[in-house]
Amino acid sequence: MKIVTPKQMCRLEEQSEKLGVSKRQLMKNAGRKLAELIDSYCRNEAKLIPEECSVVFLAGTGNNGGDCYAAADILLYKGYKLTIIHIGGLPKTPLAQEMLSILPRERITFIEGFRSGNVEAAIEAAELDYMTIQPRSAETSDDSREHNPLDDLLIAEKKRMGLIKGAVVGAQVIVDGVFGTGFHGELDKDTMGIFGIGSGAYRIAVDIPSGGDSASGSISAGIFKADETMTFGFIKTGMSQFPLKKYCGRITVADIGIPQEALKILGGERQYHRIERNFLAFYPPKRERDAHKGEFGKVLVIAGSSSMRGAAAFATLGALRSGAGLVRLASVEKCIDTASVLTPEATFIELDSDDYGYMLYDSSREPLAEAMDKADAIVIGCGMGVTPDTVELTKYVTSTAKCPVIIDADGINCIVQDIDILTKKNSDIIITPHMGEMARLLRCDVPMIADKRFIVAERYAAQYGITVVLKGAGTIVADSNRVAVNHTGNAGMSVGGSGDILAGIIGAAVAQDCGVFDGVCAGVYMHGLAGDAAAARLGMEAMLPRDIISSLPEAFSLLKEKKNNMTV
Ligand SMILES: NC(=O)C1=CN([C@@H]2O[C@H](COP(=O)(O)OP(=O)(O)OC[C@H]3O[C@@H](n4cnc5c(N)ncnc54)[C@H](OP(=O)(O)O)[C@@H]3O)[C@@H](O)[C@H]2O)[C@@H](O)CC1
Ligand SMILES: [K+]
Repeated sequence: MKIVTPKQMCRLEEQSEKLGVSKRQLMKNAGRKLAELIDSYCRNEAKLIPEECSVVFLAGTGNNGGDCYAAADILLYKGYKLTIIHIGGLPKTPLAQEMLSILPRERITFIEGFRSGNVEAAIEAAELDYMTIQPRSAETSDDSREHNPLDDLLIAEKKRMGLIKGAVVGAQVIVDGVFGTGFHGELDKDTMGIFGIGSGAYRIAVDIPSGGDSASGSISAGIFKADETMTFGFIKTGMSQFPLKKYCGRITVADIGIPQEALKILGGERQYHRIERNFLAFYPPKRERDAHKGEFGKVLVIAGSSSMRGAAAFATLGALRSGAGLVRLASVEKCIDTASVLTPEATFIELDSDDYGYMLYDSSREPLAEAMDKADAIVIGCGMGVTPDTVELTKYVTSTAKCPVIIDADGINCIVQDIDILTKKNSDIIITPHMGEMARLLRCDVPMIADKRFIVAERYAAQYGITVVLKGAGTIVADSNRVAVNHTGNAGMSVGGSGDILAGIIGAAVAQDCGVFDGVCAGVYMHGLAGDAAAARLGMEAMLPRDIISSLPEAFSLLKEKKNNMTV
């Protein structure tokens, strides 16, 4: 499924206008879809007739608010009780102003959800008064008090707040049209306060939850928490990332009539996708009845050390359980002893180790050179340790391999030691960092990159001409032209060993001639799908990485069964 950045969305809207579908029409369409959603919720889920349903629109000053007015125009004539609370001011865009102007004012309750300048001044003055004037004596009668016009303003302000609270608390549906793609910075306290009330109602966000950054997925404190988000045209990139994703609830994509032809305007730039089953039509490759093992790719795994034996076994098993025809593990003796019990289907190349159980470089070159020549994909790094020898080994592999190389875990830590590993490459390179490893590569802290995941993955991929798999909830796969986001997987997979399996699965997909970017996407998706199957069977707390491997058969069945079933 295609997703877009907010900037791309703006350009699509502009292009749509040029192709004859005006922004006004787009907003009308957005309003109609929103009204349909609200109507469907009230009738079908809440089982209420419109006359029993109070719908409160929180409408901001931009076009996100305009969508609310367009929806209100439709719902009004169906009989819904409508309240529109203007948040932050009256509409400022001509389109939103137009949509508001056509609403019959007498049939909708309008509330100013913002303080007028006078009230701000009154509150300031009252605070000053409180601080500087002595308290009145108890004997002073009410009548003898001097009438203060500021008091009137404060009483009116209290009343206004009461109206807002009453409307929101009594609503069956609260619609957040405060900010859409135009949001930046932080939410103000008043808006946060309003978002915090009305817990019993169904909460629908228009386009994105207000307070969310639709490009990156970062959020402002007090963001609107939606049960459902109706987004227009396409899912925005930020909605695929945490923490924003958590606040979207169920995501519905509404077609608002942007002409297909408008997409051509994005042709020359980076394309964004969400990895879907139907996106993976090529995966797994078809197996003819007379096929033999040589046709399904040979994966060479260079991994493990005497203190991290499981990592090598997991990567090897991940590749074997994902359809690779032949998998060879090159490692130190102790690691091979363990792996050969766990994965007797693999073949092994024993490499010399140092006194601490890590692979040596010089003596490994010759046996590796022969194995590399035969490989269709190489996985290097899982549990390998970071020593001068493993750094040299990683550099040697990337500079001489003729097939794609997947660099994982300690392989990435080796790059941190020597960036030449990425500059002297001889073939396609895929790196699979989690946020900590990515921060190490960029020599910064995790929080510095946490809300810039797209930018970080895209720029690193473009800078080195590689494919970056930035792991975490909503894993991002980026090369120089494309970005794909994954949505399978769960928190039960956040445990040591899970990443080693992913490296093996990707190795198998790439070795099976699925293409580098597409193969990586397939691997990432399958890894998450197997994790989801394991979590469904065992629960997120109890599942182990080995359960991801044992759930791969189920994941492949699911993939085959439901290839055309799109889920959002
Ligand atoms: N274009 C189209 O054809 C269509 C658009 N559609 C809809 O339009 C939405 C985008 O509309 P939009 O561009 O008007 O931006 P929106 O998010 O409504 O608000 C911007 C306003 O908020 C303000 N503001 C921002 N942050 C703030 C803060 N922290 N605190 C306070 N104020 C803040 C900001 O101020 P400024 O940046 O000017 O300082 C500006 O005044 C989109 O999401 C979709 O719902 C659909 O109808 C389909 C057709
Ligand atoms: K919104």
